[in-house]
Amino acid sequence: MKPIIETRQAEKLYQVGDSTIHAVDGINLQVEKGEFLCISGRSGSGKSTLLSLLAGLESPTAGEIEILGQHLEQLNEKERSRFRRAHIGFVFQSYNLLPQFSAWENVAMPLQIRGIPLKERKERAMEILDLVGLRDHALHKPTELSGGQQQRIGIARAIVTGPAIVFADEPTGNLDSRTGQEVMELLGRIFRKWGTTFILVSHDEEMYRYTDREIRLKDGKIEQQTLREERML
Ligand SMILES: Nc1ncnc2c1ncn2[C@@H]1O[C@H](COP(=O)(O)OP(=O)(O)OP(=O)(O)O)[C@@H](O)[C@H]1O
Repeated sequence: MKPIIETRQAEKLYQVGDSTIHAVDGINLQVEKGEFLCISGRSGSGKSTLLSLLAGLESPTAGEIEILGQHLEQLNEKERSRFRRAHIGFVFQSYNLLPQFSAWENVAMPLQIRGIPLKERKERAMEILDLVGLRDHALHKPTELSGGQQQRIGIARAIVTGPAIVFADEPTGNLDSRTGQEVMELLGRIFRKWGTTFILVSHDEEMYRYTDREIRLKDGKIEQQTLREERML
């Protein structure tokens, strides 16, 4: 089967004054549908930049990025944004919930943007809240929820439209280790069932065991790849 994501010599350069920074430097990567991939590496190694390229948030300086058969490097910003809305979900380290809205309203936000009527989006939001174990907290505002609960709302919002791929930059970075593990287990349960592809950036080695493959970056290049089977040896 064709990979859901394929990059060929993907590159992102930044010009700062007289110097050129190779944030992502010739990455060739294939990700299968349903795979859980972790991008690791030291600070400044290019993890967030690679995630932004794969998610179509930024376009590459050179090379190809093909997702679901679509060449992202050929799209302009508006087309990339439409592509993201249709196929991609995001989970953020700091949750990025809107404080003035309740849990269910936050979850339903992507549906509202798509113009789905109130009754339908409330029903769908409640179903997803149920899935993440927070139906009882539907009317709570983000400040009335714990960090772990806020992240579960963030996850619910990311998946309410049923995206093919979910990206997460340090999704457990603000959580204690036990809550972080619970969040990863929840993501695992839902995504394995739905066949969702999941790509996360994490510094935390504890999180790698929830993934199928880790790619470690150094200076914008893939330094090492470790498969789940190899890690368990
Ligand atoms: N907008 C930008 N302009 C200039 N340089 C940038 C920009 N974004 C990133 N960089 C540089 O590109 C390199 C990779 O940055 P990136 O944020 O991808 O690293 P990272 O591995 O995610 O780091 P961290 O773990 O600290 O978040 C760094 O040297 C960084 O300074």
